[in-house]
Amino acid sequence: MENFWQTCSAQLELELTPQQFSAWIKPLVALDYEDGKLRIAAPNRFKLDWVKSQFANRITALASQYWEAPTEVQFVLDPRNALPKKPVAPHPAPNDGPMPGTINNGPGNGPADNPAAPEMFNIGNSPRREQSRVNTDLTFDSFVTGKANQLARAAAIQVANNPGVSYNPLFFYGGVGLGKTHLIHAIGNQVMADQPGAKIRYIHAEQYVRDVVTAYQRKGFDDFKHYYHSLDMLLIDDIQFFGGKSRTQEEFFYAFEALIAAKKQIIITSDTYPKEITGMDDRLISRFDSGLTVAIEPPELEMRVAILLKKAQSEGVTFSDDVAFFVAKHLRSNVRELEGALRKILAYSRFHGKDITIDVVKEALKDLLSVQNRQISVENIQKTVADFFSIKVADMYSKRRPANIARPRQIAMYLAKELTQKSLPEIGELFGGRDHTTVLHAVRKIALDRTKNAECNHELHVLEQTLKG
Ligand SMILES: Nc1ncnc2c1ncn2[C@@H]1O[C@H](COP(=O)(O)OP(=O)(O)OP(=O)(O)O)[C@@H](O)[C@H]1O
Repeated sequence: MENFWQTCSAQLELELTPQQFSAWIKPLVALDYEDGKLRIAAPNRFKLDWVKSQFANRITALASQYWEAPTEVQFVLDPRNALPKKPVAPHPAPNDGPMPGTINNGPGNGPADNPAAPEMFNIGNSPRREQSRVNTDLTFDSFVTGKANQLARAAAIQVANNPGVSYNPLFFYGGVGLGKTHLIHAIGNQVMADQPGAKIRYIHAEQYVRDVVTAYQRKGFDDFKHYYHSLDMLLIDDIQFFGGKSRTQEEFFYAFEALIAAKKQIIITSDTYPKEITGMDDRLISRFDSGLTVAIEPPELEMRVAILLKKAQSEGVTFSDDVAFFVAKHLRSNVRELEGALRKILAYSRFHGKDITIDVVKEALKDLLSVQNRQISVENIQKTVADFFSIKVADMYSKRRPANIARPRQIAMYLAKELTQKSLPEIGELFGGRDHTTVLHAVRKIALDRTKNAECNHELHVLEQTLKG
């Protein structure tokens, strides 16, 4: 059974993106196999439902293949998590350790009966929004959904509908400009609309660090604690900024424990998943991972088109589909970049009084497109990587496999996929006639290493900069 699960996981790791693999497959546990029935446990209901709908067929096929007999796969809740994970009482489980600094945080501390935090409750809606720092433009309505973010959005809606109850904390991670901030504001907006009395606060992690420093200088920790511990919902953005800041982490730990124990919702964003945040206390990392952690991935082509069409429409401009496709095909990195391009196109067309056609777009985005299109060839990548690692260019095509050659070759394949438009089979061909699955394996391996290993990430960054000129 264990052998099967190892084989099955290894296969799925090859087939899925690193984020999908670590979010959905890694947390699963194969429980037992008997009479053609395999039972697999998922850590919570959300993951269970998702894995069942998305991966059940594939896992069933792999199991049937492994045991050479039709196999029925059953997904169950991990028995270790079947009981409520956190006691209903407002105190942490005994093994959670002491909670110094947590004050008066029983479940009855909702806005209506919390005399300790009155300043927010008898004030009008707009000062309340201002104090919450929630941006009213960033809503679910204005959030375009696609494959890259549908899970994140589903989790966000669930939490907005049941704050403090379903997944706590909810942790979003992903690269820059992919919509993490947008999504947590959307949750804040919805909860504020549903529960006008709720005390919600959005804060960027850098600001929280500054607040800790100010509280320290002014000896104002009591007020600081009181404020954060009395919130109904805390939205904290880019938590990777806490890395290496132990005093901030300590304060945040207290606030975190107090809020979770009182069933107040915490939503966190980060540029990477909890275990990968450098300089973060293990206690916090394990707590970040104790709710639901969801990735937001870069938008796929269809989603980039939809975003452009929607944003253009909200500017009162109609974009034809072929213009949207043209832009989306050329600008691939993130939503912020698309927004920038759209602004440029609109400004150009207004200034010159021209309709928005592909030629106008080409002109308006001349600089951006020339950077994107600067021809980076696979040959150039092979040469640059070979120079960087002091190996021969010929080793990029050779069948030799010592590690000092195999790894640079994998890096070159990864960069070829990232920086050129070539398909996996085309890249394989250019690397000495290798199969496309070899290229896929290399691309996934290096993408994963990059998230785990700072030195690897740095090397890749240097290579990318060199290649992009
Ligand atoms: N799915 C989406 N639909 C509509 N707009 C989006 C979407 N995703 C992102 N945006 C917009 O793109 C811009 C960048 O998004 P956002 O600031 O949320 O990214 P982020 O992931 O928090 O990035 P960073 O890590 O740099 O803070 C924002 O203006 C946001 O409204």
